[in-house]
Amino acid sequence: MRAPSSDLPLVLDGVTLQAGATVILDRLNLAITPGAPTLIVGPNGSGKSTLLRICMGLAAPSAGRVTWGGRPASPPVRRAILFQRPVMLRRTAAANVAYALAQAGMPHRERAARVAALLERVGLADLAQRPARRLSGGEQQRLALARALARDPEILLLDEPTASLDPAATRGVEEIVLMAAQSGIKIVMASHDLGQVRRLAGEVIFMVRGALCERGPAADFLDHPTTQEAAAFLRGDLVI
Ligand SMILES: Nc1ncnc2c1ncn2[C@@H]1O[C@H](COP(=O)(O)OP(=O)(O)OP(=O)(O)O)[C@@H](O)[C@H]1O
Repeated sequence: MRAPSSDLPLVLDGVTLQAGATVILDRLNLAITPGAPTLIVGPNGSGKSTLLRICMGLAAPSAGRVTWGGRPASPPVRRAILFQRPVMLRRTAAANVAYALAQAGMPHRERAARVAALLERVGLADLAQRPARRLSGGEQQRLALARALARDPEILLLDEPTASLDPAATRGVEEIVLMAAQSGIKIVMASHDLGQVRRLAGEVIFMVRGALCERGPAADFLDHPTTQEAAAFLRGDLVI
């Protein structure tokens, strides 16, 4: 495990985000600390993506405050975010990773070896020279993970990265996420898939209408939810 990270704890203190009259996030208080993956769960539109964007520093709260390792305006050097549909540069898989390394400030002479190691880590070594946009959806998502890992992140935020993938591709992505977690990277991931929550989560943050409804160890949330909303969600009822 790496040394305690300087971007953790990530603390949201009374965070509200409004767009006009719409409250997207509603007075969130939470601390993200090192440890097993945190899965953010909730119905469509409950604010999961917006919460991840706030955690990355891509959006600023309308009220309240966000701090990373106690600092209010930490540059997102060792934070990475992955979206449901990654955007690939019109270059080879290897060149996509090399670009990420260049962005992270790695000297040119060190990049080739690191590109090879990262592609190996995500199982894409054989496809290094293939144009990234010709990779399958699952391969593209693994390449996006390689690019994210190129930043040597302390926190990896993932927004439903397997939502459009088949089970085999989902397994490939989950294995990389678990490996990253085991190497000490803090995983914070939004998911709709309760099977995935069971497979990956150490703890769950359950959101409803922009508010934190329930939070706790994954097994407790899945098997003994304490709120009516969580129980309904787990039964597959519509939670609006
Ligand atoms: N810029 C914006 N202006 C107005 N409303 C917004 C804006 N961004 C998000 N919203 C609304 O805020 C709510 C939360 O959106 P968000 O995408 O964070 O939810 P989500 O839980 O990730 O949803 P899904 O599971 O469908 O991805 C939604 O109702 C969305 O329409």
